[in-house]
Amino acid sequence: MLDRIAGPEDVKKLGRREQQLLAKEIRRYLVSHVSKTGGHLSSNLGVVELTIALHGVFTSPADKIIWDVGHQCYAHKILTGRKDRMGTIRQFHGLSGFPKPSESPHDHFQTGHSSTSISVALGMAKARDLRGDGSHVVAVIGDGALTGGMAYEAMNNAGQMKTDLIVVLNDNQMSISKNVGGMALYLDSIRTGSVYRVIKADVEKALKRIPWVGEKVHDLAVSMKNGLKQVLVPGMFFEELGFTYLGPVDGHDMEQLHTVLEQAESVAGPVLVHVKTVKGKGYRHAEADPMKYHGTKPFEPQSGQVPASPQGGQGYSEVFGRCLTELAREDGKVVAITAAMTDGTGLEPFAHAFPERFFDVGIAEQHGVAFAAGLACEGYKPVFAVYSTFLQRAYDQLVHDVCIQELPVVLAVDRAGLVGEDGETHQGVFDVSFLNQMPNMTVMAPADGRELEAALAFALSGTARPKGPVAIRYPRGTAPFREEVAPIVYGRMEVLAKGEGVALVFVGSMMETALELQRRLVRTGIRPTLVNARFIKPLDMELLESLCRNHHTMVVLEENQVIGGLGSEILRRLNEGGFEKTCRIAIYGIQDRFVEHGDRKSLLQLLDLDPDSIWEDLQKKWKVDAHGG
Ligand SMILES: Cc1ncc(C[n+]2csc(CCOP(=O)(O)OP(=O)(O)O)c2C)c(N)n1
Ligand SMILES: CC(=O)[C@@H](O)[C@H](O)COP(=O)(O)O
Ligand SMILES: [Mg+2]
Repeated sequence: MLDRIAGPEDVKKLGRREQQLLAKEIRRYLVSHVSKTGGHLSSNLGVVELTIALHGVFTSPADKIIWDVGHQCYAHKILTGRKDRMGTIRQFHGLSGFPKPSESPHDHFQTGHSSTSISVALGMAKARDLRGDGSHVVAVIGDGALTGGMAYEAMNNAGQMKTDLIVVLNDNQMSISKNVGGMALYLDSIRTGSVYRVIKADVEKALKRIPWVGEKVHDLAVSMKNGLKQVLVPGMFFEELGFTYLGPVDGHDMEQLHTVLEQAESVAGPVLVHVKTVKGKGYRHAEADPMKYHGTKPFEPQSGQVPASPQGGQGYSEVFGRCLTELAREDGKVVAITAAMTDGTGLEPFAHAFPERFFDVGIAEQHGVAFAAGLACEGYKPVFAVYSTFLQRAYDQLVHDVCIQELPVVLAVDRAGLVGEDGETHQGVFDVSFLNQMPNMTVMAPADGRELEAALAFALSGTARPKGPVAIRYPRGTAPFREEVAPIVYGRMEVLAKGEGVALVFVGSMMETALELQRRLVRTGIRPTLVNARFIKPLDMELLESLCRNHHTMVVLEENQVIGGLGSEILRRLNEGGFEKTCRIAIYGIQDRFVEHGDRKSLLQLLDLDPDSIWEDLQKKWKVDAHGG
């Protein structure tokens, strides 16, 4: 079947039985490829029939399918001419793991972050109305993504606009972990979609047929409709918002899917199609443990075994989760918050040990920050563990709800720096710049696992400042562990080696690169000073000024945008004191660009942030050699 599909037009040519066979083949294809490349397996397995049905009913690319988050678009890629490149998915220069308009005319919007699809689709639908063509716009959103506030803002707006818009709700009762919240409970309570509509149609028809009084009674019944609906209609919440609700239907039944999507196509105004699916469908290991294969590393397809990381050791998230759980044992005021990332942020042990002090707020980072602010106001010590990229969502809440009021919220900023295979939408390369701008914010960047533990204890001890938030940023992946780290003193950098000529100042994950540059400098006869920044804000001006007095070159290494990063801030502050005249400052970070997907090594090379590129630049541009600059 798969070989017969060059594009979505070929899907339309298939009968239902053939489409079912196609679904089977796609599943096999997905497991075979994702087991080699890694990727978002469970979510993709769950939407195979839905994707086939969408392409069977709608005409892409004239009709637009907007995938929320976009992590479930692999079958869509397979059906839209990218089947043969699936082996490259998420690899450097390969297919993206998310929809990407530069990759295909069938991808209309780039995504990666959650809960944007209804807004975007509504915008496109409005543009279609203004243009006056008859195309369809379909947003496909998961039940997890429906915990994000933007989805409600969009539905609220769509209900009023009455624009033709189809929202397909893919309800598998799972976010990455079990879905949470009142909406999840509500969706669960909706059992069948057909009863009300059948009753309504039958009753209306029958009433109208009664001579003399029929019309009047019908009108009365219509005026009572809302009352009747409250009792009988499924999806009343959506109906009240102005959507026509259709469903729920079995999202693995091709016939039901076609029927409901065709129905949706003919409904005027916004319509919500509720589809029930099974996350991980068709691959027994993923069905049994959908979370394990939500975003998986390569694995052995027969056994489902995911090999342990070759470096061994603990990941930063794991170190964080374990340490926070220990600290919470000693301090009953410590509470933990996640925005649907319990597993990714390492909070499982905490959730297990202290269920009453653990809060999964759903995919709602803005709410997560404001919720933490409320807890802090009442004397609790909230720790919000959040990926750097998702914290971007809560910029205003950080400023307005936390920083202005100097609330002691701790932000555990995970996945800070390059994250690799997820690409542009997920690289954590902005947090230093946006956190740096916020008055009252303390920003720390531990260089290893031991320092992360120390930073966390320090932040929760309340000695950072009398009050105020502390952000601790740390990268994705395995945490190195030094034998010991110097005790943390507020606002003080850690000098690892005293030298002369060149000072290497690095942020967190750039320690390895800094050590390599140190080795190379030593080989050329320079014994550099090596400094672990540790505090990005406030800056250790005393140390930085003394480095300027004793060194001709300061090299700043960071995995963040150079704009607003540590280097630019050091430069600005030293410039104020006239120090730039005595010491040149070379800044190595991410230039003003987005960073695509790929493995970390390739990305560092792409960005000229690997030791070889920095070394070459130091020699060529900065003429760093044994005789000075
Ligand atoms: C703003 C934001 N926060 C967190 C995430 C991480 N994330 C990616 S997928 C996902 C779960 C989505 O669940 P759902 O929409 O139901 O899709 P499913 O995987 O169940 O198909 C989460 C939390 C994200 N992509 N964006
Ligand atoms: C799609 C999404 O946003 C998450 O699933 C993300 O890919 C998780 O990243 P990690 O693999 O780093 O936890
Ligand atoms: Mg889901």
